[in-house]
Amino acid sequence: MPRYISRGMEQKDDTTRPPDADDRLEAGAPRRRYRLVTPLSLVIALGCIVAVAGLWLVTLQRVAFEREQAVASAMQSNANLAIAFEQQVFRTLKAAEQVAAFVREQYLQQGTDIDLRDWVERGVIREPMFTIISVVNEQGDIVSSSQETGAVNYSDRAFFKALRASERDDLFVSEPVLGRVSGQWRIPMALRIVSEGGRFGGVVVMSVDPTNFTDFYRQADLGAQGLLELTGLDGVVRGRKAGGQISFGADARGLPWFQHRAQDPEGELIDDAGAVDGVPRVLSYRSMAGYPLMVTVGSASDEVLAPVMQRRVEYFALAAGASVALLCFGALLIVVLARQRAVADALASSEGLFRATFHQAATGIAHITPEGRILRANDKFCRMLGYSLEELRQRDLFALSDEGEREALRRFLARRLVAHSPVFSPEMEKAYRRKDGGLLWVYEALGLVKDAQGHPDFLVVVTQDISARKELEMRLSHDVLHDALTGLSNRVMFHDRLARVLETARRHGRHAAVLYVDLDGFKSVNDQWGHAAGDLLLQQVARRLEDCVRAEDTVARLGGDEFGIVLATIERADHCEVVAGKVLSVMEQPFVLEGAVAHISASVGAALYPRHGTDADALLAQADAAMYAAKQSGKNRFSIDTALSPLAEGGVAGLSG
Ligand SMILES: Nc1nc2c(ncn2[C@@H]2O[C@H](COP(=O)(O)OP(=O)(O)OP(=O)(O)O)[C@@H](O)[C@H]2O)c(=O)[nH]1
Repeated sequence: MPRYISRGMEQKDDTTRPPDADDRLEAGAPRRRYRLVTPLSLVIALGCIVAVAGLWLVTLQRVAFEREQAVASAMQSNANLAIAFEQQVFRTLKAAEQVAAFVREQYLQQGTDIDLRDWVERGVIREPMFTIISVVNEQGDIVSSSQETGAVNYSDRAFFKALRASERDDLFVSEPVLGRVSGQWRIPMALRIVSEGGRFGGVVVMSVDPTNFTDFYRQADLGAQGLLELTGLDGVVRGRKAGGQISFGADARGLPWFQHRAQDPEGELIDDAGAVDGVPRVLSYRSMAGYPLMVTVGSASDEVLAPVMQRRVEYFALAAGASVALLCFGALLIVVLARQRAVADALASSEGLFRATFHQAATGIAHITPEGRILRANDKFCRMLGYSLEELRQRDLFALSDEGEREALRRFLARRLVAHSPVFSPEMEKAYRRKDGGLLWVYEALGLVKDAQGHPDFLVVVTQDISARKELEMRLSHDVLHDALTGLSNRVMFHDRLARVLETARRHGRHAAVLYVDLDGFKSVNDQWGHAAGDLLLQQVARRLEDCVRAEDTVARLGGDEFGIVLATIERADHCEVVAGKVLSVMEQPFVLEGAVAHISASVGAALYPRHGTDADALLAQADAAMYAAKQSGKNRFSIDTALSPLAEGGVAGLSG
């Protein structure tokens, strides 16, 4: 029967799971440092940096692209506005030229009678864009004017000089002048009068308010810092509105678009320096058809690029956020991989440790399922049981155990699997049946390994071979009860058997008997052939006595050349005499010893239960006394009731009496 041994304390649940890195660390092993700098982590870091660089490259390219798009769009828009502005200026100049031509025609027909004030009052000439229109004769004196001017001579004015010096017949647009009386800026526009004979006959001149041109700024919606400019090819600005500032007569020769126009009559450019007022602008300019003028339309770069700048902030914020996230992800990945690697290393080391412990252990180790099936076993376990690993895997722990222990093992396993009690022992002594049929005694410890859910996963069986100790124990216990020379039961065992037989006989109302056998002349065997020969004879006597009785009877050596026999059951009174007769008979047979043949006999005394006693001591004393009587009466005979048996005198004392 297996012997279960309480250890007092059962392992806690968390110690039954497989060891992990933390267990190893807790066990005092040196803590592994995470190695962050590895080729893989460098690749990850480099990858993240490249990704961040790529992200910013794309972001910057996107911003640059949108900036270019915005500038191109502004240029296109300004080019369209320049066309519109040119058309408006053109219509204004054409209208002025038509009025001037009409007045010139009337002057040539009516001469000095022409009354321009009357015409204006009557609405004959009605053009809100000019403030005054006059006819000036070839000396520069005013012939007629729409307003009272007093005696003014225009011969020193630029338009008068220019038209007098040329033969051109188109409207001369003079540079702006500041009215001496009004204090207002005006642009004189004049048409040459040719009198009879093709001579210079004076000019029709009108003063145009230059804000007629700059008002287009409002329609054009050029923003707070836009620019609108009408410039003469002579380099003098006829009218300009830059932001909120209106100016007239400025020098345009240093402006980049004026200089560009010399190569290209129309075009676009970016004025980063802010040539007019320090405000950088995106500009489009055009040369006017039919007039020595150019128009320029510009938008402030800041206003053009404001949406782009707004989006740039958003793009940069997004890129910065993505960069931080990417770098954090990379860093996290490196740390996680390093930790995983450390865990994998620890696991590999732990597995190595387990493998070394498992396969090189001096004890047998096996893993079994909760049902007892063997999953794996180390070499020692295989050698102990004499099976190969494959053969073990086809068996379970019960099939391997000695037959008498299977049920107890089954109960133990079942209790072990459900046990929560900390006092329940996981260790036991038990016997396996080896492949060669031999018995293998082991001291076995059972450890339970649970899965992640806390359910029994498998059991670890650690087995220590204690067969040698068991054999010694059994031999010692055998020796205590047996005679070392003959292997028969000794006096102690004889008493025990006799007591049991008497108990059984008492229970069942049967008869039993005790025979006391003492050899006759044994001493002479010792004396003649030596002690060893005497030992040999005693052993042969033992075998012969065993052959005289049944299996349930007991033959014992009570000491020296004395033997006892317990006859467990005697149905008839003469049964005892029959056995005694057999004993006397076998003792008379010669004993073949080493190099000699001995002849002895025996004296036999008997006691019957219950006639001669009811306990072992009484019966044995009675049998001893009877034997003594037989010995006294001449040996080689049987005695009962301390009287000589009839065998000695030719018969056996009857039991019935
Ligand atoms: N060889 C051997 N001799 C033993 C052993 N135990 C006792 N003897 C001897 O057995 C003898 C027993 O003595 P006795 O019973 O007087 O010898 P005996 O010749 O049989 O005498 P009777 O019984 O009167 O016939 C002694 O000489 C003991 O030394 C033993 O284990 N081996």
